[in-house]
Amino acid sequence: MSERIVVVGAALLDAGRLLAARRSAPPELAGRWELPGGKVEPGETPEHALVRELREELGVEAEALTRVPGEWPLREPYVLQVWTARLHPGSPTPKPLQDHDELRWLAPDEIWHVNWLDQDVPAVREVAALVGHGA
Ligand SMILES: Nc1nc2c([nH]c(=O)n2[C@H]2C[C@H](O)[C@@H](COP(=O)(O)OP(=O)(O)OP(=O)(O)O)O2)c(=O)[nH]1
Repeated sequence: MSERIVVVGAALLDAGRLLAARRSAPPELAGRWELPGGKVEPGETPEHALVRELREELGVEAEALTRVPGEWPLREPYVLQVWTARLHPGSPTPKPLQDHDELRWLAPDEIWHVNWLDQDVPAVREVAALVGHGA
């Protein structure tokens, strides 16, 4: 059996809004919305991977806050784990530098206005419950 590899997703929150990112690749995922993040590298903590991925993908300085309970299967061997996160004061605003072509800050009543990746829906539901976004 192959080892599972953790993909860390950031529930990046700012003023009660959640950041959603639209993937630009690969073709089977393009156009669908996800939590920004990526694969945890060998020897790296998920929290560190989250900070690194947000820097690379969005050009922001951020920190991981708390783990959202749960773990969601992606295409084998990947599993999705999610942390809430916040921007550091003075961080640049997020830009879709890599992997994404559009970003949206979703207010609580907008959380289901984007077409989340199917495999992200249970994770987003959990985030919504945790942070009081309307489910
Ligand atoms: N970041 C992220 N990836 C997700 C989510 N849902 C989901 O199925 N995925 C998939 C897409 C990719 O196949 C994989 C993560 O790959 P990635 O391309 O974001 O990660 P990465 O930056 O480390 O990738 P790489 O280009 O270095 O290989 O997990 C999600 O909410 N966030």
